[in-house]
Amino acid sequence: MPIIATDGLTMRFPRVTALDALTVAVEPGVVGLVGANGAGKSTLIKILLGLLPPSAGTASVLGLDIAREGGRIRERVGFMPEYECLPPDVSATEFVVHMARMCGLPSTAARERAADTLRHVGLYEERYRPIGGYSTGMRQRVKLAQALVHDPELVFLDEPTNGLDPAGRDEMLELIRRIGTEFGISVLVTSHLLGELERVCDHVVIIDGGRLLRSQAVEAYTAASGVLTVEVEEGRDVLGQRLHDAGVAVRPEGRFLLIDIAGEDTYDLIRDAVADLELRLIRMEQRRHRIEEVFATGPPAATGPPGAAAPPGHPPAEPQGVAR
Ligand SMILES: Nc1ncnc2c1ncn2[C@@H]1O[C@H](COP(=O)(O)OP(=O)(O)OP(=O)(O)O)[C@@H](O)[C@H]1O
Repeated sequence: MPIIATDGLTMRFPRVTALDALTVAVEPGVVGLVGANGAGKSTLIKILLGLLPPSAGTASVLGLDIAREGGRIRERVGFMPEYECLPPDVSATEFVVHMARMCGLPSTAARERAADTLRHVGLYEERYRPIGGYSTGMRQRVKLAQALVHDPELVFLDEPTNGLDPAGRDEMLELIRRIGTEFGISVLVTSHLLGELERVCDHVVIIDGGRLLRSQAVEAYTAASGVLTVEVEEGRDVLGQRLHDAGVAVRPEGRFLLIDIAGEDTYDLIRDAVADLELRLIRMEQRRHRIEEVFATGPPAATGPPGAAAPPGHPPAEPQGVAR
């Protein structure tokens, strides 16, 4: 059963159509919802929580109808909002216990769950300090803890990496991955940065101007391309020239050569040229698409191999395994 399914979902505000006939369904797992600022991500979350009635269309969350069963959806779904919503003068423990009580947990269970959740998000040591003295990263973790405290089946995380420095971003992404894998909770996480979602999501939905651009498993976005990345210790240009003379389509990129695969022969030609020139081969691997390339090209359909959608001359990507 899909965790989220929408059909013709539309949200018209007086001046803007935030969602435009959005039809999409996603299965359990860690799902990324990507779009530029104003694409309609937060609006979609509010509608899915049953907090905002759509102008048209229908949707269900965990099989529950958003129009009739909003209360039951909110019992089973956690929500980490994008905006700052924390009281500065209470501790993380007090706040998260309070949120657990609001969800209906008895006092002792609320205290135990709050302590567990704060430990999971890495705030156990600081849990008695007032939130007002916390860093942005710590405040994001408090918001995450309150979303998890009632043991939901699914959490909506709205821009959880916003405002974080690179290290804080990595830690938050790792936490999100663990929510999906170790705790078995499905996640819908929004971001305007495609690259970071590639690392933690099973599936990515891309929207633009309230419309669906793509909805696919991450592997489908990052499918192997018809290009080889070749790196030699020294002699990149000599090798490039030799391959060019042999009729191979080759172009330099940074310290690599990118080579169009014309068949099995291409691999042999490269190996032979490297041996003849007495070079040291560091890598020869099929380049994979980066998920950003798909967003840059923006095809209207939700299916089909991403390679087919990429126009010639799209920005070349680094091979997988290279630090980003
Ligand atoms: N209550 C509202 N009244 C009028 N317009 C709204 C309202 N809420 C959102 N919008 C508009 O709807 C569009 C989508 O907004 P939304 O907040 O859903 O986008 P988003 O993808 O979450 O972007 P961001 O990351 O910047 O929040 C924007 O043009 C926004 O200005």
